Amino acid sequence: MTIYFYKVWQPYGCFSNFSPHGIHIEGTYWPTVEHYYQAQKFVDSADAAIIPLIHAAATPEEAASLGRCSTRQLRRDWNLVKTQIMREAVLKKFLTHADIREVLLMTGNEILVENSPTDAFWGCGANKAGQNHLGKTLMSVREEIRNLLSLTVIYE
Ligand SMILES: Nc1nc(O)c(N)c(N[C@@H]2O[C@H](COP(=O)(O)O)[C@@H](O)[C@H]2O)n1
Repeated sequence: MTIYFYKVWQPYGCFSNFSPHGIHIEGTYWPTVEHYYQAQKFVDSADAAIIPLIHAAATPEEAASLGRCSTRQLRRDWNLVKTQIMREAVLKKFLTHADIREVLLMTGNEILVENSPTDAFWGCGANKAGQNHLGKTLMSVREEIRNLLSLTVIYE
């Protein structure tokens, strides 16, 4: 059975990057994965001054809106690094929060799909045939956490 998720208040909403699960990365606390992801678009770019504003955004929706402003200049390597940046943040989220880690592990080997009607890169898009990179990231993180836990059991 494929598990679809999208909005935070829907089933499996904790898989959304907009869910209220903060992360510490390199000494900075980010209120959601979405805040962190949107801010990384501008690291070392001419528009890096937007980073503190994204960090301070009251909601992930506001952070996304700031990060999606088409007149700002993204870092040059964004398309090369964005999936790795997302994976690091999503892994940190599920290592940090035991309750949602359990929800992720309980999905077993089910396919996870971000059911976004507007995003055919991170989600499946309106026609359900999109690339689903967020779902793939979650499945890869699930596998990594499973491996980490099995090592812990072996060495305890
Ligand atoms: N919950 C939720 N609401 C939305 O409105 C969304 N668009 C998403 N998808 C997430 O948006 C991020 C991609 O942003 P960019 O298009 O690269 O600016 C990414 O976190 C998707 O998972 N989710």
